[in-house]
Amino acid sequence: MKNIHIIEHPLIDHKLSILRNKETPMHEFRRLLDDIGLLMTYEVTRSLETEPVEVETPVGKAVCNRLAKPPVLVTILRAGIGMLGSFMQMLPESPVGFLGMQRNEETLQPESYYSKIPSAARTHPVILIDPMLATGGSAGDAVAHLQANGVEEIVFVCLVAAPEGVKALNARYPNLHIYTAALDDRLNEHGYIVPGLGDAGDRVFGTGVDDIR
Ligand SMILES: O=P(O)(O)OC[C@H]1O[C@H](OP(=O)(O)OP(=O)(O)O)[C@H](O)[C@@H]1O
Ligand SMILES: O=c1cc[nH]c(=O)[nH]1
Ligand SMILES: [Mg+2]
Repeated sequence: MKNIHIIEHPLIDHKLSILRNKETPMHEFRRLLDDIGLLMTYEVTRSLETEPVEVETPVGKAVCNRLAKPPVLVTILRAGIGMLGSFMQMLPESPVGFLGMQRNEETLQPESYYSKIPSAARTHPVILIDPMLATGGSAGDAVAHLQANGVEEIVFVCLVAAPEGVKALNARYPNLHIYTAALDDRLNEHGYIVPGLGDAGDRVFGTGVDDIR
């Protein structure tokens, strides 16, 4: 596996331990996802380009650095919405795009149902957000869609990744960098991440109580 950045921090680990718990209710799941997203933005944005800017302070002139090109945020519906707010909070100048994708439960292939990408994505770096990287089909097709629309610079951010998904993205996009809070063990026979946290979309939005173990 390559180009995988596992963001390790005691606060992230602590919050993830509560988030993964099957007893954690929806409202707390949402809040924890938001908290972890906020902590992750710090590392995910570390290599963004800056440019000098002269600022008049109340006392004198200061040469500061500002983002040369605020990134465009693109989130994969639905579960990506759970992490979007934290990135929007830290990057208030960023335009936001949406890709609607849903895995077919039998084939595990992603099906695309919506796309709205800001034109700035063609000239600015894009941060693609989805909490779960399982087989890698959804993230891979999302990258393909962005590239087909002229997007050149993409990083992918998730909360939990499976080795299968990382390898699939590595094979399809050797230069794509992947940021995650955790790299888990494997996928089960239903394509769910083990130990994972279950179905992220269902846990954020309170749908579905299927047995996925
Ligand atoms: O790596 P993959 O095997 O493609 O699986 C990951 C995808 O599955 C989940 O979405 P899901 O299809 O459940 O849609 P939802 O967010 O609407 O629940 C998740 O949010 C990813 O988009
Ligand atoms: O474990 C998984 C795999 C795909 N999608 C999820 O929400 N969870
Ligand atoms: Mg889901």
